[in-house]
Amino acid sequence: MSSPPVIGIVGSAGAYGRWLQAFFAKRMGSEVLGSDPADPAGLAPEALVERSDVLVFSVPIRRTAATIDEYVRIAGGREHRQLWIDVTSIKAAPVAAMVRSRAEVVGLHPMTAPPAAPTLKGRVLVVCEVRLERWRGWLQRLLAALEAQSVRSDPDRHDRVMALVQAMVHASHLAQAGVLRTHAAQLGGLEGLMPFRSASFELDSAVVARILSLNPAIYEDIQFENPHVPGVLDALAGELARLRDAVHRGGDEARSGFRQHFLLDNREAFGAAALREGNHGFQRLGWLLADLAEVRALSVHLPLDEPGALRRLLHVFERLGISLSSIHSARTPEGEVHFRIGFAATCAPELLLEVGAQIEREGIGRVL
Ligand SMILES: NC(=O)c1ccc[n+]([C@@H]2O[C@H](COP(=O)([O-])OP(=O)(O)OC[C@H]3O[C@@H](n4cnc5c(N)ncnc54)[C@H](O)[C@@H]3O)[C@@H](O)[C@H]2O)c1
Ligand SMILES: O=C(O)C(=O)C[C@]1(C(=O)O)C=C[C@@H](O)C=C1
Repeated sequence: MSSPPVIGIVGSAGAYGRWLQAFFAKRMGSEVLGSDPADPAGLAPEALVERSDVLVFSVPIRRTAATIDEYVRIAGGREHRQLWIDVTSIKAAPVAAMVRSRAEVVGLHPMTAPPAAPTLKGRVLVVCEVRLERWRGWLQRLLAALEAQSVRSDPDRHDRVMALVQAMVHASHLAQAGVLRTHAAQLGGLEGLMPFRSASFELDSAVVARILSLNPAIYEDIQFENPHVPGVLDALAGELARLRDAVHRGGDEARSGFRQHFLLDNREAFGAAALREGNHGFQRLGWLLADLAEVRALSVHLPLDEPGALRRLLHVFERLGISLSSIHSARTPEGEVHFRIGFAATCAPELLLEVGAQIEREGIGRVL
């Protein structure tokens, strides 16, 4: 294919629709069109089908299959030259609907909310290749540009996996939110508990806050639209009931049952390698939380993303005799690298002001 294909996004005003629009325009050099009742610049579905080479469905989960069916009807066979993609959090129903068209078909599922970054670097992308011929090369270029860690699946396996990876995780955290709402109230609420936090509590509270901050329709549909979820919720409730019953019963027998089932059997089922890896991952997150808790910190953007830029920045601290206790970098949606540098609490605030002034005066970076 000589020039980049025209991309048509169905759901162009939504969170992922907007992210995909920027991605396809900036990273794939494509013209991007959209259709969405909430997008004033959007086209009618008929015009979108007529003018696009690739259609990307990014609409609410509960509406996706019906929306695709509607596009199959509107396209009326013209789609045989097109590639149809969806980014829905469940895969079986949307992919089955796309297969009812004559288009080539790939189901995708980014395992993240639309990131602040311009690509999916460091994130997982599930790829269900269903019907692919002429578009295979372009799909490879798309996956390379997305920079995600791609994992291949068929739609049914995807939905079974997501009943565990998403529905179970969301359900257990929403249950925690409910318990906190009732039981933490007399202890000062979450605010009253936080000074007593463990790293586990801090991480779990962050997950609860994340779920409650994002689009509620997604969390609802992940529970209600995947046929594999009820069985997983039964199993989750069953495990919790078993634990609750043992604790209510108390005594040696209940304790030994607890140790065997919840600790020893689960430990064996996880396996030594998974325990080692998971425990190490937890420790790394613990270090990160400790670094982020440092009250003395500076964030700096280095405009010259080139070898030696960081050394020049660090030289300012060396000159002023300041020891760093942590350094982390992150990339903004615009691609800017920001360094967050932490210092011991004993480091005088005036000294940090002086560091900031020198960094800016010498044109090394911008203090944020
Ligand atoms: N946001 C996430 O965290 C996330 C992560 C991975 C995958 N996804 C998937 O992305 C898809 C979109 O999610 P979102 O977060 O962008 O939701 P959203 O609610 O922000 O956007 C959906 C958009 O679809 C539009 N829409 C509804 N019906 C339409 C139709 N018939 N034609 C055109 N537009 C229509 C709505 O007006 C809205 O602007 C979902 O399938 C979701 O599962 C979302
Ligand atoms: O908060 C995030 O960034 C997410 O990972 C969101 C999350 C999830 O919780 O699993 C939610 C829905 C999407 O299908 C993908 C990922």
